[in-house]
Amino acid sequence: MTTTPPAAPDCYIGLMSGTSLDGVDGVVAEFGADGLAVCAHAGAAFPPALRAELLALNTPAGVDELHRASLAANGLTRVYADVVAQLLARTGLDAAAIRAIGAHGQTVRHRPGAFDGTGYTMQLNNPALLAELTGIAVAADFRSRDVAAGGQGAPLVPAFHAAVFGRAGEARAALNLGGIANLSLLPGDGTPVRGFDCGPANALLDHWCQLHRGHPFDADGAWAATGTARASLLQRLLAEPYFAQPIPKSTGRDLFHPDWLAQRLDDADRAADPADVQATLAELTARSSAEALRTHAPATRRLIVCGGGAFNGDLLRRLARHLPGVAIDSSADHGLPPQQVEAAAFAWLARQLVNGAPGNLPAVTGAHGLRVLGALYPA
Ligand SMILES: Nc1ncnc2c1ncn2[C@@H]1O[C@H](COP(=O)(O)OP(=O)(O)OP(=O)(O)O)[C@@H](O)[C@H]1O
Ligand SMILES: CC(=O)N[C@H]1[C@@H]2OC[C@@H](O2)[C@@H](O)[C@@H]1O[C@H](C)C(=O)O
Repeated sequence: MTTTPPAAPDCYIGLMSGTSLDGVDGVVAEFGADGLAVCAHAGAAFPPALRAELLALNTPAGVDELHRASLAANGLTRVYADVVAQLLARTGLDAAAIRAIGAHGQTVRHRPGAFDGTGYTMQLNNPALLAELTGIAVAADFRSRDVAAGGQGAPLVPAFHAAVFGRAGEARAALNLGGIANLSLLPGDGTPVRGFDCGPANALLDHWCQLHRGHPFDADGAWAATGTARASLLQRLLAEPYFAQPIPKSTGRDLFHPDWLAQRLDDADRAADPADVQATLAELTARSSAEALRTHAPATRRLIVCGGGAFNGDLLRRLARHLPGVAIDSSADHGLPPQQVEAAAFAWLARQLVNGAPGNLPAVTGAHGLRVLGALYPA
């Protein structure tokens, strides 16, 4: 009798540093017959100087941006390499056991379809350096090919959300509350998965909290919960045309930046208790996300929340108020803790690239067709 040796594990690392600019989340994901299992999670905050530089590079200004962007990419890559080292130490795996790292990079500009009709999306990253520092193949630049094919290049996670959170026969949705909020609509009836960015989430909440409280974020939304949303300010914020724009659509800090907010504050808002503005910003995220769900997928009865905003009790209570009849779950209830979802999605995207399989969903991004996303830097 012959026995077949067990297949080598199909392990990938996913690294995400998103628009909230809080740092890097990484996972080791193993893909097997039963789907994906996260074997380890590790995170690292950005050193303050690197965070400040990455944030500054989001806004066109300053001197010698090319030089600064290149050095910031190197700095980011060193944080990525630290997270990879932590992950290997935690799992006891060596570099050779990882097929590839999916490294998102740091988005500093996102203007698909703009200017010349193609536009661009730019993630600072140095995948060659990461391959050099880790000895592992690196998959990177996942968004550009979709943009070149006429798509938004974002969001890319809906296909992954569908794989892990979708359920045949139940209309579900997944909401990522990162710096930006994005929604994946998972109809469960064989019709296509859709998805889009609904608007700002923690990017503006964090900014206002840092400005007035000196804290990088409002833990559990406790400060916002002490305030009262300002109705007229909320109306001014909701009048932003992006919210009513048809899908496909994506956005970022290019639009929802601190000046966007400052330009919409009147004298009374500036004189008000800053907690009331924080409450208004929380209400803005809750209202715009709930409205997006009601408009595009009114049959949805279960919303699965992920991203750091899933730890914001105040935000979740506001969301629940705007979505009566919809069960709101943490992604942890569905097997994947909120801070691991995007990193796991980039492990999945790296695997798609290695396997020559598409990563985008044209019904989401508006691309002309399915495309294999990213470029591979060998180990
Ligand atoms: N305990 C908490 N209470 C409230 N908010 C929290 C908590 N923990 C994290 N957050 C928020 O979550 C943010 C980080 O979320 P996350 O890492 O999902 O965003 P990101 O991946 O950077 O953004 P994006 O998904 O837009 O790319 C923090 O900046 C903070 O605002
Ligand atoms: C250009 C870019 O970095 N977009 C991010 C951002 O952060 C949330 C939202 O905006 C989403 O569209 C996307 O990230 C996730 C990972 C995505 O592509 O699905």
